[in-house]
Amino acid sequence: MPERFILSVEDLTVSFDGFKAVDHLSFYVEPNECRVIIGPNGAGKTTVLDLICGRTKATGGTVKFKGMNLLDMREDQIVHAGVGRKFQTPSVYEDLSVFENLELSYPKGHGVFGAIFFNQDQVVQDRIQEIAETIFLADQLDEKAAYLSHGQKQWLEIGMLLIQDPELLMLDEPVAGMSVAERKKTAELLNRIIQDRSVIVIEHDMGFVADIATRVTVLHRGEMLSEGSMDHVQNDPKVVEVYLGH
Ligand SMILES: Nc1ncnc2c1ncn2[C@@H]1O[C@H](COP(=O)(O)OP(=O)(O)OP(=O)(O)O)[C@@H](O)[C@H]1O
Repeated sequence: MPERFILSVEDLTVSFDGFKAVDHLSFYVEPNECRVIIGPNGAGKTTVLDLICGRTKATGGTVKFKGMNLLDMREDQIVHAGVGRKFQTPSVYEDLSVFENLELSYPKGHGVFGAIFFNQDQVVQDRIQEIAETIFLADQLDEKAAYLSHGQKQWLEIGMLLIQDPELLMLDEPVAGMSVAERKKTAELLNRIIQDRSVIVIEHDMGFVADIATRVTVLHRGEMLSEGSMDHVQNDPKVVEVYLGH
């Protein structure tokens, strides 16, 4: 029977010196879903992404992605399997152009020298062009990343992940520090991205959450407090009490 979920997280637990930052957490992500994780500071949101991408080792549980248990794999193997992760602060190469940043991230280009050869390759050029259009940077391909706005750097970093064609993309507060207009465009971008893949986003801006979420998971003290549509979690008294009411 084909697996209904692209990601199945079951009983995921991690404790740091006896403190359970994530506590028997289970959730399931479907293909073409944008799952948003919300919750108060320290709820364990970033730790969940760290566990899925192999940056932090779990104490217990399973994380199944396309039949593989990610908890048995190294960070680089998880990336190779098709899980992309973007951290909160943009980490683009400031001295390189938008084009070069995307070129370096193209999966076959190993380092700068590999990338120079691939420069000749029409397939790569076309793919860079396509990604640049998706991330609203087609007119900035020759611009140094250093001269981009904060929001444009965030989009470039998303593009650097997209060019690797991950089936699951995880983003930690992608619109933090963005203008209202940039937030709107990022919502548009995410809605386009999920046509071909699933996305997990950690977010605090509830307006943005409403624009992107297929489903919302609310974490509190490492446990799931509530889960469902935006409407469902917004009207859940438990969520209002510990998070939205503040
Ligand atoms: N490597 C670690 N060692 C010890 N404690 C940790 C470690 N990583 C996270 N924690 C603790 O786990 C808890 C959850 O942290 P986490 O960063 O996942 O929360 P969060 O929900 O992402 O919060 P925020 O919204 O503030 O980013 C916090 O109390 C944090 O101090």
